[in-house]
Amino acid sequence: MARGSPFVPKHGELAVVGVAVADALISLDGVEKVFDVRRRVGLMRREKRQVRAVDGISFEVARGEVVGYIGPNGAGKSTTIKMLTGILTPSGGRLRVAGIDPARERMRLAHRIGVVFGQRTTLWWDLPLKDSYGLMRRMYRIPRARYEENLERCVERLDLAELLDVPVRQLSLGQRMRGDIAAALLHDPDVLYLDEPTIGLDVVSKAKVRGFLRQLNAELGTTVLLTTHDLQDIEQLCERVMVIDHGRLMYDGPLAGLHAAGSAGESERTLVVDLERELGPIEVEGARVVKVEGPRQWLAFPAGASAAPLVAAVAARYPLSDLSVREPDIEDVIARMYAGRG
Ligand SMILES: Nc1ncnc2c1ncn2[C@@H]1O[C@H](COP(=O)(O)OP(=O)(O)OP(=O)(O)O)[C@@H](O)[C@H]1O
Repeated sequence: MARGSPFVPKHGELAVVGVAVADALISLDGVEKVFDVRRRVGLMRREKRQVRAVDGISFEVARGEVVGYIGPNGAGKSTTIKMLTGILTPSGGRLRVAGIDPARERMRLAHRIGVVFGQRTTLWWDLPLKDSYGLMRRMYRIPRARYEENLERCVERLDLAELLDVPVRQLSLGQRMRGDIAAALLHDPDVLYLDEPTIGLDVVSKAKVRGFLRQLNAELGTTVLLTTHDLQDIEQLCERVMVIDHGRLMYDGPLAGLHAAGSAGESERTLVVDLERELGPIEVEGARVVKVEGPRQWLAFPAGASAAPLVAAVAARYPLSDLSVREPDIEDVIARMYAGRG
């Protein structure tokens, strides 16, 4: 698919269409969402205020793309996703998903989209997983053969066979998330919205979810729009990333370009060191202490470098009780992006 160069508006500049795509499955043109909020001021008075959660956003997503939609807390990501599902009606602008106006034809759209919210489940809490799926089949009127085929694929690829008879309340977070992803796909949606699909998952579950999504996109061409705070989700899944802040589109292009936009240097990883006792900032070549809190110290080092020699050097010189490596997250990248511009 041919796409133009990444769009990076300057601070405060209005976001116009960043990347023109052929065969757009999702298209937004100047979409806005304004919430009226009432706040109590003093004992008796209430103040009315408007929050511009989404402030004139335009973009297009082509069929088959996997796009990361990222930004700091409160940037407007969930509000955008809710408008794309028809849960919220835009205050202005034009929005289409598979040619459908979501707010007007929410039920028709429901057959074309799948939605997974990492923080909430769409499954029935007290029912075994397979009963939830049976209910979905009836709700979406999925033909039996298609349902069986889709269920079998999801059960096999998401490792759900052992879990089908387990009530959802007894599933671990990672198992529940895999169960939710399968539920969102039983009716063959064209587009899958994922809101923080790996939040709180362990490393193995994250890898399983990411592997499944890659395969789904490669084999069925399902379009995926993904919000996440985990940079590895983006790195491993998305060719394209959009950054939203204060309701505006700040960047639309490849992840590599985002790193370049935050040109304050290479990404850094963090070695979190738990010492046996409190010490002043420790000294190790190739890393610098960026934070000290009691016996815990945080050391930043280039993301491209191996952590092994660093770990060895710290262990040889200091009394250690634990160590872990933290990957750079979306907030770090975005912070550098702003720093680069400033
Ligand atoms: N129903 C609502 N009523 C009033 N304000 C709202 C409502 N929903 C969201 N907002 C406000 O709109 C802004 C954008 O919120 P939104 O939930 O879309 O952000 P987000 O990017 O998804 O954040 P997070 O990463 O924390 O989930 C925030 O200032 C939020 O407080």
